Amino acid sequence: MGSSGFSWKLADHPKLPKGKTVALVVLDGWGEAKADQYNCIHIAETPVMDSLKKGAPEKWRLVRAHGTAVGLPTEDDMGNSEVGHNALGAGRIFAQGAKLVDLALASGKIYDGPGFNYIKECFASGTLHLIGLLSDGGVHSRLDQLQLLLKGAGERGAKRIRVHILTDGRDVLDGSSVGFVETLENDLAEIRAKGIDAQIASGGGRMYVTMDRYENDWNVIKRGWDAQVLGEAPHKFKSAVEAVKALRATGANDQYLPPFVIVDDSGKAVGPIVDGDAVVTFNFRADRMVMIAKSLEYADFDKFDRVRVPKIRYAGMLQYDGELKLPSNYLVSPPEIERTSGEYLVHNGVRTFACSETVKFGHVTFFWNGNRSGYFNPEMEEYVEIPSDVGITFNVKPNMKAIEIAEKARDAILSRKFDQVRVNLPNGDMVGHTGDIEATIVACKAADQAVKMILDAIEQVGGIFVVTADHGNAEDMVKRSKSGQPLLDKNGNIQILTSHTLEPVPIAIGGPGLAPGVRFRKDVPQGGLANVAATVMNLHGFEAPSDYEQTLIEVVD
Ligand SMILES: O=C(O)[C@H](O)COP(=O)(O)O
Ligand SMILES: [Mn+2]
Ligand SMILES: [Mn+2]
Repeated sequence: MGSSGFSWKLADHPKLPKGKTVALVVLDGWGEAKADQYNCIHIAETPVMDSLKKGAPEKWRLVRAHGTAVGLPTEDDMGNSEVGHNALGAGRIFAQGAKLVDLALASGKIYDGPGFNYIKECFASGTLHLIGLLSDGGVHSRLDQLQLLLKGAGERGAKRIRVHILTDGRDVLDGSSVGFVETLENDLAEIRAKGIDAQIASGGGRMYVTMDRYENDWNVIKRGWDAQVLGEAPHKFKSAVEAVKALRATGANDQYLPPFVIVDDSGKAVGPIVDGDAVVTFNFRADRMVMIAKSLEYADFDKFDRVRVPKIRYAGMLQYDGELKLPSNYLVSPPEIERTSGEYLVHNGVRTFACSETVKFGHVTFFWNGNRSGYFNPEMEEYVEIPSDVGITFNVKPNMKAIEIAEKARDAILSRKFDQVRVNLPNGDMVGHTGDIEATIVACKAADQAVKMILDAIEQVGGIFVVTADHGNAEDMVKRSKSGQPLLDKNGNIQILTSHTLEPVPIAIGGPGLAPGVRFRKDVPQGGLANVAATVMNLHGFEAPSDYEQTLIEVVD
């Protein structure tokens, strides 16, 4: 025990043994919803997940994965991978970025902090650039926060503002980009009426421009850099509304709009980033901002040719990576997610293996560990990343790398070198986001097959499994009325839901190593993802720290 009285040592669980291999499977985007034709999990052949459900209520139950259960501002906020994996790994509910930014804007404290003061230095002679996702999805950013920030910056001396938009269609309906751009244009017109030179300068679809993650494809960041910093893009328009409408008319959807720049009457880009400017990336969520943050902040950078590296003052809405301290300047302090279950378990001798493919690799490592990259103890941990397919939308290959992930997990389990083998299976989520129902059904089947491989390996070593999910997605692919009826668009077609949902997610426990008498308690009906960490610690033979959310299991004699 240190001088502060803190100790990493976990108490022994009074009834549960140590030394069992525990497989922890997170099905990304796998919620529980009404069984109809838009529920791809229901339609797909998923015999393994179906059989686990038969273990209810003792070995299968639902947990909350959205809203306040995962630290989001309201119960209308759907879950997402960041908050879901943070809760799963940390065992407690932290007020998340969305909420912290809301509070900082409402109190005005955002303008008193070191981050805002740092960028403010540029307001007298430079331009303030705001780069981020333009929607009200609430997963990575929110339009109302951008609106408040624009107003606040204008009131505090910003004279020239350029907004570099990324269209969404993934956390919100495809096609909604036009309305968001129109709203922003109206706001900017009001700001201009106050004598501030404010305009949209560039744009592009989030999946094609800027918002890549986990270094899957640096070309995505480069496209953004060229448009935002260099003022160069294959498409040039006089207005952003015109740009989005014209590019959509070519068949591109909101997620994949090609990059464009806004030009003046002489054809010159209206807002490249130059020496003396300030830049803010206004997304609060971390994963898809780390790469652009590196490109804007690092002097030593070899991921693509930046051509021109302006001397700017750059701040993130939040600090996106606590370990890398990236970016160095930020407007709002991120939640301090410390003492995660991963760190505790490593300190208590639990050897851990974690694996996913690139697009979700950081979910079971970085997010799981409280937005911290790297190992706690490389002697005790091994993290394996399987390269994702690059340059395709995942409906083209809906099996993704599920089987490869399961093979790695199987080998790790059978090697008996690890006590915890943790994976994320991305299919339901990544294919669900494409809005392609047929492909999502295939994706769900693939994920189920991967679960089977992992459960079979657990069977062989006498281990324990925990199968759960981080939030819903594939279980509902249609936008619905309040009464649950599918909504039609003006042409009479159903409105495809590409986003996550508000649904709860399943959690199942089992395996030959599960001590007799272990079952889900009945007195945690509101249990959520944050209750899973204590549960897993118990299955490793430990009591959870007293400030963790309570365990979901009990042992009856
Ligand atoms: O970033 C994304 O892909 C979506 O906005 C949210 O999906 P995720 O939370 O499952 O990553
Ligand atoms: Mn997810
Ligand atoms: Mn998702």
